[in-house]
Amino acid sequence: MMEEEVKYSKELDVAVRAVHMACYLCQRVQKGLITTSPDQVKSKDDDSPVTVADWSVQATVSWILSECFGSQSVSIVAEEDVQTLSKADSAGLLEMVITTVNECLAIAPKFGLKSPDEALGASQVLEAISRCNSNGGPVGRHWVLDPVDGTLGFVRGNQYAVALALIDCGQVVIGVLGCPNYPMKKEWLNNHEQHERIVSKLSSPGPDLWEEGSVIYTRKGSGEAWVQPLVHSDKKFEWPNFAKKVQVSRINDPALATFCEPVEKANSDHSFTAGLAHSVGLRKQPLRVYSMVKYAAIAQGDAEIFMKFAKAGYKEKIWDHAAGVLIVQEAGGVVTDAGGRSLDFSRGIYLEGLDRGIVTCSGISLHEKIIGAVYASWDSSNL
Ligand SMILES: Nc1ncnc2c1ncn2[C@@H]1O[C@H](COP(=O)(O)OS(=O)(=O)O)[C@@H](OP(=O)(O)O)[C@H]1O
Ligand SMILES: [Mg+2]
Ligand SMILES: [Mg+2]
Ligand SMILES: [Mg+2]
Repeated sequence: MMEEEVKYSKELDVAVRAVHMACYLCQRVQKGLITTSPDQVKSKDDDSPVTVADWSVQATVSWILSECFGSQSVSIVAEEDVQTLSKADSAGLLEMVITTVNECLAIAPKFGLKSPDEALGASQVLEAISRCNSNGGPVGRHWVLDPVDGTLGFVRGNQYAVALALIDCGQVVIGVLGCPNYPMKKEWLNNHEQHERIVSKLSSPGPDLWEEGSVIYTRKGSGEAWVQPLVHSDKKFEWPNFAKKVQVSRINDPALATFCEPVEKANSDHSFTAGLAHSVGLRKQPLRVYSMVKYAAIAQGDAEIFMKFAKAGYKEKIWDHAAGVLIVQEAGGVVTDAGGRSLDFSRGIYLEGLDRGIVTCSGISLHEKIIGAVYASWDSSNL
């Protein structure tokens, strides 16, 4: 097929470039955070952290999407707002965000995108952040952005992701996940000791091994997902970047399967998933990983299962899942709620109607076993 006939090809192209830029931004901020300035981290009303990187990525991606697709017509659903940043005592923080955004936009040409003619000022940066206030929904096109997913992992120097998706008529049609601390499989793995290496790759950062992050992306219906290494400032990889096709694992024996879940108990019920794991015969210790890197790990065949069971009453947000779900599905995996139904991205900022939790598997046979175990054990759980 000719390139211009492929639907969403410009959108995917811009989204991948924007996420590469966002990863570059995050890596710079994360390095600074770890060594110098803990005051760059603020607490939100729900006590979750937000940083200079969250706001800066949101402003940068919003600015790029508006430039490429028109600020009048582009609709963006994203996590952050400008409340904290606009407070009188946040002047220093806002200043850091403005500097970070401008430093990042200055390298846009390296990714084949346009820089602003002049550096953005406070009002333009705030405007770019607050423009992402769409509520999504079933009609039209909406970009969905989690500027930093797994902010806790980010501030702890561990895994995090930049997630960008496009929803069209209620369906996720493009998914892009930037994983700055998740190296490409082929460059990392020898065929021996595979599991141990994956465990250490995902859970214990070591400075030399973490340089290479990756960006993984897909388009609905393509049946393919692709991963690219990040473009480094030392010019090891020049844009245009190469990409490798990824696929889910073929393992369907529970005894050999690896399952991932959130790090924090507060975000997912670890004892409930331990019960499920036991009843379907999973033998390995759970791999606890921050952020949507869990979806990336399933899509690339580094793990077979990802389960998240939040506390009753917590409503999952679309930006925490949209990109990852499509990437796993196109790479050959299965994602549903705990009742076996597909996730519904058409009903605003929440995954309305989600039945209990999310179950992501590399294949249908593992998936059926887990859904069966949820069904069998639900009554005895204490969620
Ligand atoms: N109470 C509660 N229950 C479930 N989920 C919650 C909850 N509070 C927040 N969140 C959302 O979870 C996102 C982080 O998920 P993770 O899988 O990375 O969790 S963990 O940090 O590894 O524990 C996190 O995304 P970010 O805010 O982008 O980091 C939140 O959107
Ligand atoms: Mg998130
Ligand atoms: Mg976030
Ligand atoms: Mg957050």
